Amino acid sequence: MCPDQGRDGIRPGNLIVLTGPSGVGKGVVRELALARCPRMVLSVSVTTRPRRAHEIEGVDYFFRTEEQFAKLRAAGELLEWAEFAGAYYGTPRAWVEDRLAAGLDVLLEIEVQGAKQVLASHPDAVLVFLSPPSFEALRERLYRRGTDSPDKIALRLRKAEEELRERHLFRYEIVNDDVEVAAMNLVHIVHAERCRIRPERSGERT
Ligand SMILES: Nc1ncnc2c1ncn2[C@@H]1O[C@H](COP(=O)(O)OP(=O)(O)OP(=O)(O)O)[C@@H](O)[C@H]1O
Ligand SMILES: Nc1nc2c(ncn2[C@@H]2O[C@H](COP(=O)(O)O)[C@@H](O)[C@H]2O)c(=O)[nH]1
Repeated sequence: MCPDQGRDGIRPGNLIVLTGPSGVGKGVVRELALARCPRMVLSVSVTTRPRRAHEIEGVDYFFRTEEQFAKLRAAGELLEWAEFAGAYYGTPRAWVEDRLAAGLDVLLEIEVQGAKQVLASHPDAVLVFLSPPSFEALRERLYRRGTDSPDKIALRLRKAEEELRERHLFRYEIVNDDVEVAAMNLVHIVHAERCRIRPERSGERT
């Protein structure tokens, strides 16, 4: 059992970043992992992408106009942001920082450019790259999901080629062949990082 508190108060939570190409299964793996990590919460992103039929405002995303997004960016309210496949996506900074300070682990499910920004700005963050078993499997998953037009799928696959070349930048890599196994690997990482002694955070006792 890991301690939830240091002697002087609450130990801040870990910022966990799950990244990887579109369609690799980040959403599915993250749902299974969240159900097994009661001290981990999911950050809900802001996006300018049109809402899909099943998506709910404030649950899946905060859907905003480009103008509203630009204002959030300019005000420094986004912890990271990126343009991806024709839309903007970003992580609300204050919500994440409040949860971390309260001792919760916060999970960001984001694309690779944003993950690289977190790598630079939050050296303590735990970055996990989710890979497909093959490029063909990735293509098949995007088509089978049926949420994007063939043009958008082609764009996402072109982006995926670049993103897969950058997987070595991240601390962990999980191959999502079997979704249950991939989720358990993520859970193990979250638990191991929670128990890890973090001497680099000066003044904090674990
Ligand atoms: N291990 C797996 N084997 C087969 N299909 C999978 C596996 N993991 C996920 N899938 C399927 O692949 C599709 C894409 O998964 P998901 O939407 O979770 O991907 P994602 O990485 O979150 O995509 P995006 O980045 O575009 O949001 C879904 O239909 C999902 O059910
Ligand atoms: N850099 C960020 N990427 C994000 C964020 N929220 C989601 N995403 C990623 O965008 C793509 C496309 O998502 P989709 O919902 O349109 O399929 C995917 O890889 C998401 O993980 C964010 O806040 N910042």
